[in-house]
Amino acid sequence: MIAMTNPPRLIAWELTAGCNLNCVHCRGASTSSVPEGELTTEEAKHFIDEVVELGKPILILSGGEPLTRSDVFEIARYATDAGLRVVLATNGTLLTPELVEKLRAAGVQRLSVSIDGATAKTHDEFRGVPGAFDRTLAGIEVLRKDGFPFQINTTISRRNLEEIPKTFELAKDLGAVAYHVFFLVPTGRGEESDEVSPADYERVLHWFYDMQKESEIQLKATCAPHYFRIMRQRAKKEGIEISVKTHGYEAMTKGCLGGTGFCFVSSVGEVYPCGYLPVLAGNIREQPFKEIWENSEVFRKLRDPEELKGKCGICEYKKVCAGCRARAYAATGDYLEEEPYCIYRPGKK
Ligand code: HEM
Ligand SMILES: C[C@H]1O[C@@H](n2cnc3c(N)ncnc32)[C@H](O)[C@@H]1O
Ligand code: MET
Ligand code: SF4
Repeated sequence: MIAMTNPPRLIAWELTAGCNLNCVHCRGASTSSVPEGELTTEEAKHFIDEVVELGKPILILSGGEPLTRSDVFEIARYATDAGLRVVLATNGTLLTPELVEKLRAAGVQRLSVSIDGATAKTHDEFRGVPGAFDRTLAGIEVLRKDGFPFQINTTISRRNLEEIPKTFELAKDLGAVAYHVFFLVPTGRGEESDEVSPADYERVLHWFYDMQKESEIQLKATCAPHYFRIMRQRAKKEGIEISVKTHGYEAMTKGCLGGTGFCFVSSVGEVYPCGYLPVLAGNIREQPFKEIWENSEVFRKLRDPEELKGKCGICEYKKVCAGCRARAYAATGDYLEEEPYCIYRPGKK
């Protein structure tokens, strides 16, 4: 029998590695100098054709800063016409009423805007450019006036850990439809010394669970697969069944979708399990996307929980969590090793 591979549900696409900010944590180490060899508009369209042959994932136009690429509207329109749900991730500093109108006309459904602290000081230190906070808030004001839906993305690190509840309040006050937290992954410019401790992970994720139960807006923790263990531990303690009604979208998904439902495509066409794990699956300039998605070694391994090593390999939560493979890789050089930032001891219940 031939094993069937599910199509991707979500693709993040680094349209350009160039950026107008200089964040201390940036996975792409993005700067104002744009590396050579970016996919051309035609290559980008060809990639979209290949994606829709496989399925209809959500396409996240990301970067770098995707709004620094002049054909972003043409690419978004093409993907929308091909039937994809197109969203765009931005730092928000470049948004103007004209630009938002163009994004709407291109069919973009939602923006994510990154805010990494509740104060200008914290955010600007994170983002490497004085005035970035005010410019991002001005960009959000444009979205509000326009009624364009947006979510706030915050990367959690030692630099802003204590400000996260306030940043969540800010996101709600600004009118975000969702609040997504990303946990720092030490790759690119992201430094291990900026990661919160495993105990703090646990604490923040319990706080997140409490917030999720009462929040009016959607919450999602990205790059924190242990959340799915914590969710189950807490629900069990509370004697409740996990369902979409009680736990939102998180009830239907699992810790890390890298290689199973998600992949990342770089500005030069390289395909990776996610933007934080530099293990190459293939390049769309050299191979059809379908072939890479279905057959590459790294994707095949990530689809098999039996490949996991260390305590992740023996953990009763491995099918819903599986640890962050990028953090394991950064710590050991082996993406199948155990997640280094999880305090749980398997079998303890
Ligand atoms: C609708 C607006 C959304 C935007 C703009 C957005 C934005 C992003 C961005 C920028 C990333 C990081 C990708 C990268 O640059 O490497 C990401 C990751 C991710 N997002 Fe979202 N997202 C959105 C909605 C969603 C939704 C609705 C889901 C759930 C279906 C989702 C699930 C994920 C997942 C699974 C990842 C990959 C990281 C991981 O392995 O956990 N996102 N998103
Ligand atoms: C798309 C989101 O990814 C965040 N982001 C950029 N680099 C990293 C990293 N090393 N670890 C975690 N998140 C990161 C951005 O700040 C943005 O909010
Ligand atoms: N530049 C955008 C942001 O800051 C998207 C990509 S971040 C690697 O949100
Ligand atoms: S995180 Fe986003 S805004 Fe910051 S330097 Fe990287 S690409 Fe630019």
